[in-house]
Amino acid sequence: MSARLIDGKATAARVLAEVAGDVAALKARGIEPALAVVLVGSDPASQVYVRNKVLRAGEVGIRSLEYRLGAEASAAEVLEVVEGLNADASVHGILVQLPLPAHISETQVLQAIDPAKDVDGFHSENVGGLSQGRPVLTPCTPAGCMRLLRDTLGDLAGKHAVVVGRSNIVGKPMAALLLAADCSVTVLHSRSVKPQRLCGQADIVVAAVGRPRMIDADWIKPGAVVIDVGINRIEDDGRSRLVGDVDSDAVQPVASAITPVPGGVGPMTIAMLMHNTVTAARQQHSPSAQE
Ligand SMILES: Nc1nc(=O)c2c([nH]1)NC[C@@H]1CN(c3ccc(C(=O)N[C@@H](CCC(=O)O)C(=O)O)cc3)C=[N+]21
Repeated sequence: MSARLIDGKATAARVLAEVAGDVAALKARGIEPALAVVLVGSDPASQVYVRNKVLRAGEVGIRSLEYRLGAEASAAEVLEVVEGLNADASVHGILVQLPLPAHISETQVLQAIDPAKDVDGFHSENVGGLSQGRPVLTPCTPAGCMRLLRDTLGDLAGKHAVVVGRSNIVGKPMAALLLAADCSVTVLHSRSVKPQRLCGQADIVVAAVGRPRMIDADWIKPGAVVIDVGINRIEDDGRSRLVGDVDSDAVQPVASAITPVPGGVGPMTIAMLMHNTVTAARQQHSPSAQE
C-alpha cells in the first residue's frame, strides 16, 4: 500500500473561496471584516507567518492591520495595543503572534483579548466553551486538521484517534474536537509509556510534538490516516528544508493517507483563521451580540 497524499493546499483554497463568498455577503450588508495581527519582536519565522496571514486576508477581501512592537516592548505596551483593538468596533479579529518574548506572560496577553475577537480560540472563555461543546471560536490548526480528516474519512464516529502532543495550541484542542466528533481519543506525551504500542492502535494519528521525523513506521497501524502538524526546519545536506513530526518516507507504505509538509496542515491553519475572522465579524453584527 502507498498512502494517498492529503492536499492541504487544495483544501485550503476551497475554504478560502467559501470565505471570500462570506466576506462579499457581509460587505453587501455594509460590514467589512477586519483582522488585526500583533507581532512582538523580530523572530524571522514569525515574520513569514504574519506576512502570509496578511496576504491571505487581502485575497479574500478581509481588511488587515499589522501592529509591530520591538522585542523589548513591555507587557503593558502589548496590553495597551490589545485593549485599543478590543475597543475598536471596526476590528473583528485579534491575533497576537506566539511565541511572545520570554519577559511577557502569554496567558496574561491572551486573556486580555475580547473572547468575541479571539480568532485563535486561546482565551479561557473559548477553551472552556470548546470543552463544553458550545459553538465558540476554535483554534485554527486543530480546526484545519478536522476539516482534512472529514474530507478524507467522512464520519469519524467510533474511530480511535491518537494525538501525539498535549500543547494548548494544538494537542489539547485537537483532542476536544475529536471527542466532539465521537472518536475515542488517546493523548500521548513525553511521559507516556510505550507510546509506539498505543499509537499503533490508532485509526487516526495527529502528530503535534515539534520533533523532526519522530514518528516512524513502527508507530502506525496499516491503513491509518496520519495528520502531520509538525513544521520543523532542518539542515539536510547543507540545505535548509521543512520536515514534519512524521518520517513521511517511512510511514507512506503503511498509512492509507498522510498530509505532506509543507502543503498539508500549514495552509489550512491560515484558511481557518480567515474563516474565524468572518465568523467573528458576523457574530459581532448579529442582533444577539452583546453591547
Ligand atoms: N497566535 C498564533 N496563532 C497561530 O496560528 C500561530 C502562531 N501564533 N505562531 C506560529 C504558528 C505557526 N503557524 C503556521 C501557520 C501557517 C503555516 C504554513 O502555511 N506553512 C506552509 C509552509 C510555510 C513555509 O514555507 O515556512 C506549509 O506548511 O505548507 C505554518 C505555520 C501559525 N502559528
